Amino acid sequence: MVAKIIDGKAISEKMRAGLAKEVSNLVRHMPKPGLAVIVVGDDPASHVYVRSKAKQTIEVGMESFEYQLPASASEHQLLDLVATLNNDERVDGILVQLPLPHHINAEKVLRAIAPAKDVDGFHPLNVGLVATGSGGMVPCTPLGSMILIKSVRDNIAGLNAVIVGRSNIVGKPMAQLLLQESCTVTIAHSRTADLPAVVGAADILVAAVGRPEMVRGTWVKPGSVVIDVGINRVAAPDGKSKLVGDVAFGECLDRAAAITPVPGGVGPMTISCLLQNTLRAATARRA
Ligand SMILES: Nc1nc2c(c(=O)[nH]1)N[C@@H](CN(C=O)c1ccc(C(=O)N[C@@H](CCC(=O)O)C(=O)O)cc1)CN2
Ligand SMILES: [Mg+2]
Repeated sequence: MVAKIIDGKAISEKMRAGLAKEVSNLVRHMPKPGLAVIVVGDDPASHVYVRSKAKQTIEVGMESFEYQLPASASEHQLLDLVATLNNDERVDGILVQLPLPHHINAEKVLRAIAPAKDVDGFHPLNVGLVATGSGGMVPCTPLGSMILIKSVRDNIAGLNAVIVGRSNIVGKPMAQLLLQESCTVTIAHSRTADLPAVVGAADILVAAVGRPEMVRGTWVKPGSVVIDVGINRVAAPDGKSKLVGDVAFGECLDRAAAITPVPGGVGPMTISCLLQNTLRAATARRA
């Protein structure tokens, strides 16, 4: 079997083309939807992601508001900015780029975002709504991962889904989405006993553990769908660096039915889903 490589870049581009059309229709009778992104500190990767978000926001015809705070910014300053944006009529979506510097309590900041503007879906109200299947903003990476799964499998009801990783941002919400699709869901993690055996039972595997190439090809069930959420920068043989996922991609090519690459898999979907959530927030808020 030669695995189908799921092209997240192409799927995310198609999504943005659709969003751009929807936005152009919408702005005939209401102001442009607006997304505010806050980044605190100098983490180079965070700045790359925030720049991509701003560029793509503008490309689909929405308004982008970018706020860069120094690493020395206080929690109080950040909370003040969030409060201002909560009350800014031009802003439909607010995103605080993670990770935040250690002196800031990220949970407190995420709870301060108005749930209706929480386009990351990290506020406890949205977490609860998603968990109970009652709507709510769905976090972007799990949402993008689900779209990629659906691009290769129409009906996943009854399949065994294994998520490796139990983060609030990916693992836990991913489990809720797969449950809603009637999968039998297991959340495994770094301390799971006999992880290879657990992974080996997965018809759908979502790797989101943040460890470069931890999931080996021999673990993967033949014919499965493998979604690799990991983005790890590692040393390359030429002395430079390269990005790898949490799955040993090459080892899976003759076992999986379909697999996402890194880069070019889940990563690009995250930003397209953010724009989709922003459009959703704008439509709901102004209805
Ligand atoms: N508030 C949030 N913070 C963070 C999130 C998030 O969803 N909300 N997710 C990640 C970072 N992230 C978006 O913020 C993100 C990560 C990766 C990509 C992406 O397109 N990756 C490319 C590779 C890019 C590279 O060369 O480094 C790919 O996988 O092809 C987009 C967005 C943490 N913080
Ligand atoms: Mg902290």
